[in-house]
Amino acid sequence: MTPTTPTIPTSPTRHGYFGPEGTFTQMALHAWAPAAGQEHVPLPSVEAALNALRAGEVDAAMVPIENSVEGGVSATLDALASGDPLVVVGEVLVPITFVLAARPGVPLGEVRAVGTHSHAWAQVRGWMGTHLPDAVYVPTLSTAAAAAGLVGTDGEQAAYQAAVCAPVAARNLGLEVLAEGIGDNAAAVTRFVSVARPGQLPERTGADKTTLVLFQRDDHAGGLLELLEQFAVRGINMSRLESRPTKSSMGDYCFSIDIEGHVLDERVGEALLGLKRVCADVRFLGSYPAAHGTAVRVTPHTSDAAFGEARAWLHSLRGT
Ligand SMILES: O=C(O)C(=O)Cc1ccccc1
Repeated sequence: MTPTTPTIPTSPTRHGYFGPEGTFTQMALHAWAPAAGQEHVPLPSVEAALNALRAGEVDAAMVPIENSVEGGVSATLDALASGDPLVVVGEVLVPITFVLAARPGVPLGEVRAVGTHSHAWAQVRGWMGTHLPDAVYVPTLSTAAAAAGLVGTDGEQAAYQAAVCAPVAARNLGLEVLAEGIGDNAAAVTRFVSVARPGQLPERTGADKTTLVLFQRDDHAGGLLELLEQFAVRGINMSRLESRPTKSSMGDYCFSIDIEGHVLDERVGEALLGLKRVCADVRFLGSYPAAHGTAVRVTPHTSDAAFGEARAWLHSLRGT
């Protein structure tokens, strides 16, 4: 699978990304925004990238949001669900392949600790269990930071002898690849999103997604059903649903949701009106072209035309 490149709604001049150079997020940014003259700005974490965007230091930020093996990227979901509002303006899917890299001359037998990002570690556990069952895991900010830690220690020893990273990170730093294709799932894909400050709404393409965070009014029987029926009765398919703690009190959760469709679609607009009535808060995190590019299937009675006809009928009854 090769990365998919949807249309770019704007061409920000400074596009931040979860770096440093050699992260999977940088690969996503290369696939997403090949615009000439654009500056790519590495930032050391998801939080740093989104804070730089909120502070106006960059015009957009590329961050991972979902992995086909590990699920949602909590750092991104939480940073988007709170703080100054941001919107997703596009998504890109990147196939993920991991290598185990070390300084030249260090054999596999000398590896007692392995550095990498937590999401990468979760995806190579099976390989590690078979080949390095006693290796200690050392968490690093990113896979590329783990690789850089092996060479950038000014003569000091890193806390680990090998890193799990992208092949490009190992190559850039002159590291030796001890093993390749070490991911437990060869078909692993990560979804990355380009995020901007509010005010940008990518055009409707017919193959769009909308991302929302829903906060319930109170905890009651059928509460989640009440939210989901807003989509069901309007023929809206959901492509992701996750609950995340709001962090305000124990047991208090919000729902991070992706639906098929654009806020300019009548059925999505109507669902948002319904949600606004029943939820304590609705955070709109953007409508943007889906990376797969396949048109959303719309049943005849939930098309824009059907909503328009129904509204015209109501107006005629009211004499408005
Ligand atoms: O650390 C990286 O390289 C990232 O871009 C985050 C990440 C880590 C593991 C899988 C996908 C993305």
